[in-house]
Order: sequence, then C-alpha cells, then structure tokens
Amino acid sequence: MATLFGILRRAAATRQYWVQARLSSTAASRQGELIDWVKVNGGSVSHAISISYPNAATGAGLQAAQACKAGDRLVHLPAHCQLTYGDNTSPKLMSLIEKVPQELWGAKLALQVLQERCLGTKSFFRHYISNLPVGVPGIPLFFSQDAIKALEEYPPLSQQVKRRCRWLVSFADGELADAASSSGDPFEGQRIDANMLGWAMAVTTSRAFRVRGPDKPAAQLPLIDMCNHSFAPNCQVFPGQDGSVDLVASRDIQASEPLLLSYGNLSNDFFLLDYGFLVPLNPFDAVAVRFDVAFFQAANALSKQKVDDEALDTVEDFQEALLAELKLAGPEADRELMVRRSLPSCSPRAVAAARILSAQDAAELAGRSAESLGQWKQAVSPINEVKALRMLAGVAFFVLSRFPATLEQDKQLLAGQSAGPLPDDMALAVQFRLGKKQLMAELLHDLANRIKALAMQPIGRQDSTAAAHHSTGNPGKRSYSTSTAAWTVKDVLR
Ligand SMILES: C[S@@+](CC[C@H](N)C(=O)[O-])C[C@H]1O[C@@H](n2cnc3c(N)ncnc32)[C@H](O)[C@@H]1O
Repeated sequence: MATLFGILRRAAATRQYWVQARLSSTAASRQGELIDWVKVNGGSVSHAISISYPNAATGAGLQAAQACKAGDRLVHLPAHCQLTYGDNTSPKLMSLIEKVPQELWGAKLALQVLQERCLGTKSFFRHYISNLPVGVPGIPLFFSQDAIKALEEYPPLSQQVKRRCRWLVSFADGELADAASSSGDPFEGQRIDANMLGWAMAVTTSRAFRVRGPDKPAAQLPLIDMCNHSFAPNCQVFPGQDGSVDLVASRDIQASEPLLLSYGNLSNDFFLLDYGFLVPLNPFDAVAVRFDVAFFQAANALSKQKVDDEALDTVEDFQEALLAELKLAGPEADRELMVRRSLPSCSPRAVAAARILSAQDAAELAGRSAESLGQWKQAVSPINEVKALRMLAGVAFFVLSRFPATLEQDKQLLAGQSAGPLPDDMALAVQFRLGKKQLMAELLHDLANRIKALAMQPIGRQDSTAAAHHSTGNPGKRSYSTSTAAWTVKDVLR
C-alpha cells in the first residue's frame, strides 16, 4: 500500500493540473478545438456559453456569455460524441472491462479512456482527451501517507480508498500486464501501470455521467462535463431517444453566471472519493455508525440514565423481534446506521432502535410497527422518548469521543496554529474528518434541545395509559401516578 500511495503521489507532484487560474493560449486554443469538434460532428454549442475559470479551487467551468432563458438548449451531443464502451469496443478491451467488479464502474470506463489516450492523434476523441486534466490531486488515491493517515480517523472512507488502491495495483500488475504481453494489446503497446489506471479512474469518477441509469455503462460527455457542481444548479442534462444528450438551462441565467449541474445529493465521502472536493456544511453529509446492542446500551449507561436501568441490561424477545424487523438483528442484519445532517432523517432505524431498547416491556410497544417507531413524530411516550434521546445522545458522544483528534484540534490544524499551513491534501483530509465531527456535535446539540423541550412538557393523557400499565404491571419498578400531569419529564431527568 505504501508503494502505491508513493507512486501515485510522486506522479501527482510532477504533473501540473492543466486548469490554471489564467487561461494559457495553448489551453484556450485546445478548448476552441473541442467546441469546433462538437459542432463538426453533428452536435451544437450555443453561442450564449463559453469556457471560464471561476477560481483555482473549482478549476475550469462553463459560463453564460449571454443571458439564457429557462429551457434553452446549450449543448447538444450526439451519441457518437459520447465516450463510452459497448458494441464498438474491441473484444480484447471488452474482456478486460468485464473483469472489473461492477461497483468499480469508473474503472470500466477508465479502460476505454486509456485506450483513446494511447491511440493519440488516431483517436476520434483526441480533442477531448487533450483537454482532460493531467492530474486530479484532490482525489485521495493521490494523497500522501500523512493525509491518508489523517483520513483514517474515519475508517468508512479510508477503507474504501485503500480498497481502490489495492485493486488498482493488482489489476495493473495482473490483468493489464498480461494483456500487454499477449497479441491484440488494446493499448498500442503502452504499459498501463497503476498510476495511469488511477489517473483514468479519477478522470471518469469525477466527470462521467450515468444519464441512462445505473445499469447502463457510464459515459464521458465532452464539454458538458466542464460544468461544476452546485446543490442549486441552473442546468440539467437530458438524454434523447436517439442516444444524444442535451445540456439545458433549467432557469433563466444572467450573462457571466456559471453553468452549474448538481452531481447528486451526495455525502462528502462521495465528493471526496470520486470528485476530490468537499462541500462545506453539506446538507447531505452523513456519518456511518455501526449498530450494536451492547454499544447502544453502553451509550445509555454513559448518558447516566437513572430510570429502570435494569431493563436495559438485556435484550428481551420482543425487542429482538422488532430489531430483526429493522434488519438490525438476525442473519440478514445490515448494521450500518447513517446519521445525516438533518435531524429528521437521523437514521429512522437508529431512532427506532433506541425507542425499542428503552421500552420496559412488550406492552409498551404493543401495536407499534418497527417502521412507525422510527418516525420522530410517533414517540412511544414522553418517558420512553427521553430515555431513547439520551441513548442516542450517548451514542453520538461515543462516536465523537472515538475520533483521536478533537474538533478544536482540527480547527487549529486548519488555521495553521499547530503545525503551520497544511499541504493541500492534508487540509482536505482534516476538513473532511472535521465535517464528520461537526455533524455529530450538531446531532448532540439537537438531541439536547429535544430533551429540554420534552422536559418542559407535562405528561398528558396519552402517556398516563402507559404509566398506569407500569404502575400495575411492574410492581418492582418505579411507579407512576396516573393522575394527569402528576409527572413531568423533569422527574425522569433527575
Ligand atoms: C465534471 S468536472 C467539472 C469541470 C472541471 N472543473 C474542469 O476543470 O474541467 C468535476 C471537477 O470539477 C471540480 N469541481 C466541480 N464542482 C466543484 C465545486 N463545487 N467545488 C470544488 N471543485 C469543484 C472538481 O475538481 C471536480 O472533480
């Protein structure tokens, strides 16, 4: 692994990203050639758009050279101008593409991109290929060892990076080396190493479109792929019946506004891994938490739960059954819980699990489906809710405390207070993990607010039913008065 990061890192350092803050005359003429290439090959490019350089961080982009109206077609790209694989791919290349696992869809397309690159001036796509960035340094495949180490604070991402690296090395050393030494080499006699394959994969994951659905091969869309990302886009891409693709203004656009597409409602894991950038305070960011009954129970203890702790020491059959319904227990369990930035979507399964594990007996949850237990508005009872919220807060606290560096330490690192200015890859890695900590801190804050809000409410009639049950059905446990509002949740919080 060390070797691969070393190889990719050295390669990134010796190459210049072609997108500079200012447009060099060579780059400008190459882009002019790309626009002409689209036009002479049956496509169209509206005179209302041009290539721009918004800033060094985003690289090049498209912008409106003149005002455009909603619905205006800005680029039309016929099917044969889209770089993809399929019927026209040589059998030798196709057999390599088929050996790539489905989840690495970007690597399948990367092999076709590499073939075009190796064909050089003989390639139909030469104007597109010569406009591609020669490095995508924000993508973690090209990170230094230190930056990878900084990412290891959040294993769900660092493990994916390492898996990709391992696959790149083994595929390049195995399948690609074999292909090079056999007849009909698809790469014109050029040896494709892990670095070249890594470059091509970074190019495809950061620029490919899957407009025809996830089951169809992805495609590079020349020119259209120069649109940068925004969650408030002003353009959309539409596939046509004949295989063509259009870039269309989705609202009126003023002159000199950038043309922006949404790459999808993605978490920062995807933005970093596939595109090499992060969206600060990304509303779709998420933290993966592995569900484990013992972990939730320990979190509960950590939150200093005072009421009925003994009920939480074991998992009763009714709880096990509901957890299995949520696929959090049993042979088909999927224990990954996603905690998302917006609290209402803080993993309904996590909310349900906390309510289930906080229930004192089966009667408390009678008539409730596992699904309804995951909806914030469908609390079991104020008392159960406080216990569940405290459990979730304990989980959030646990997750936060497991990060080796604190939120404050990361902020100091980014401000250059600890070790001076960080190299770009380290800054990205620290920003990424800081985002996860901020998300968990926001969750903790929101849970605390919910607990406080509950504490202000008297327990009403609805809860007195559950309270009555506990007072009669569980003689050993703390008894609740059935008189309306005799209890407030403040009592539970003591
Ligand atoms: C599809 S390409 C867009 C064109 C690209 N900027 C270029 O120079 O050719 C996607 C790449 O653009 C950059 N990018 C796009 N949107 C961005 C954003 N909102 N913030 C930072 N970088 C962005 C990232 O480097 C990403 O990998």
